[in-house]
Amino acid sequence: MALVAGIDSSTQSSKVVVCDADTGELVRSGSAPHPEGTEVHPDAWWDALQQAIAAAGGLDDVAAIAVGGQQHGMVCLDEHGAVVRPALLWNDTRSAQAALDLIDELGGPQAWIDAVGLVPVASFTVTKLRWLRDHEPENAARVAAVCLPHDWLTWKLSGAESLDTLVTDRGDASGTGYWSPTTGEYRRDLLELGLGHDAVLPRVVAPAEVAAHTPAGQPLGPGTGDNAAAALGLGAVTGDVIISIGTSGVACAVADEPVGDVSGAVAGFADATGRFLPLVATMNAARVLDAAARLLGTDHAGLSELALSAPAGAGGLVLVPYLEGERTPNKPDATGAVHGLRLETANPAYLARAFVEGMICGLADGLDAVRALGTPVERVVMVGGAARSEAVREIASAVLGLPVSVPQPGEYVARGAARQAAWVLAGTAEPPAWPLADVVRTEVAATPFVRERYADVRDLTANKV
Ligand SMILES: Nc1ncnc2c1ncn2[C@@H]1O[C@H](COP(=O)(O)OP(=O)(O)O)[C@@H](O)[C@H]1O
Ligand SMILES: O=C(CO)[C@@H](O)[C@H](O)COP(=O)(O)O
Repeated sequence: MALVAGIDSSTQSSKVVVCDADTGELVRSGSAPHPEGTEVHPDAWWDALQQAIAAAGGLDDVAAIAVGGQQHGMVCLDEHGAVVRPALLWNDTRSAQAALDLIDELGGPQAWIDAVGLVPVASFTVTKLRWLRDHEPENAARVAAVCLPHDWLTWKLSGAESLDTLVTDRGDASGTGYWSPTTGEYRRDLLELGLGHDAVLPRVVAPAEVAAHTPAGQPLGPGTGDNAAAALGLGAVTGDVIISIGTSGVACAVADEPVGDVSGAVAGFADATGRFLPLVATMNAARVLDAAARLLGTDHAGLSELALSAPAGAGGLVLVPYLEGERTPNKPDATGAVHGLRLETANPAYLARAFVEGMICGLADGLDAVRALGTPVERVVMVGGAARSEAVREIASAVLGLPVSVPQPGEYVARGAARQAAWVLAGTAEPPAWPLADVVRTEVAATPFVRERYADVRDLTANKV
């Protein structure tokens, strides 16, 4: 039995799965946490990855490896391959003004859609490069190469010989803001508009190409961004919408044609198979529930129980969940708010319900935006840490007004990376069929009034001081 390994270097942790290359069956796994914060030195990811690999029993016996990772993070390297400064992550909002400047300089949102299929917001790499140019010009001048978290880890696994050996894939390249999913080419003019000068960019390799080898000779897949990896790990097909509730809240779908949304809500990403991945991401998802549990002095199981003990709509109590600012809608400086507090609603159960409903309402708006572009929605598949919560599954079905399918708890980004590694190994036209075991379907009565109430108050928020 050949084994393959998949890695997910996500916002909060590194995860490694080792799977049977033919069937996808999970053989062993490991994980290790990342530091807190929206600015992280890539060495911390490398250290966590080593711990996760050790916890997974090592990778000496695997035949191929691929890396999935959080999208957009700005990893800048100097001419010797050293990291110039800690990476700014996708959820770092300091480049919000840079995003506005870039939109203006290229001639508005439509010009960006035409160029790279997205409208800049603070999450995208190109805006972080502009922030660097504007705020740390000495660091910007030292940048000889720019890559993303998964590109850097793949490069490190390959022995990190020279900047010319950096590789990436369509999926992650499409989240930079200087690569076009339509033409499959970099827009070096946009890289320069951000950074102020040209730099080495990773070679974009084909979906199942051998991208490099480890020093021990194991083939490395191209890897991809975490959401494209999840789509691959779930075997998503047309009609499936993936909802991921990790640090980010994501609604995305595989599509045969590139997508452009001039409103900026939906990013027209590419996927890891040669297709496309229209995607909406919010910044307030699992951590909103972490905060609710902390606030109520309970754990996730307790929060779920409390939320399900309150009626749908929580008696009019609504959480607007912008605890970390927000990306969709684009409100980087917004804060959260609780509306509708009355004597009857001022209790832990109603507050727990309002937190879960508010977080899901933000994602429901995202799902609407994906659907509005003509993406069919036949099945919602939910993954990410918070999919482990019964309240999240039930309330998502109620608020979205759709059945929600949840595969057995697992690391679906890492599984997607492992499936890519198996694909690279097989050298076939399509990835190996890896059937999903035990998908649980949750369907409860729709509660459209919850979204109506949320829509009434979602703009009533203060900006941070
Ligand atoms: N049972 C649960 N209910 C709600 N949230 C949970 C549960 N288990 C884990 N989480 C949360 O899920 C998050 C981690 O999910 P994950 O998808 O790994 O995030 P990321 O990919 O952003 O690193 C954490 O914020 C964690 O507290
Ligand atoms: O920015 C995006 C997608 O555009 C996020 O989805 C990141 O890719 C981080 O994902 P998680 O670590 O929260 O799963």
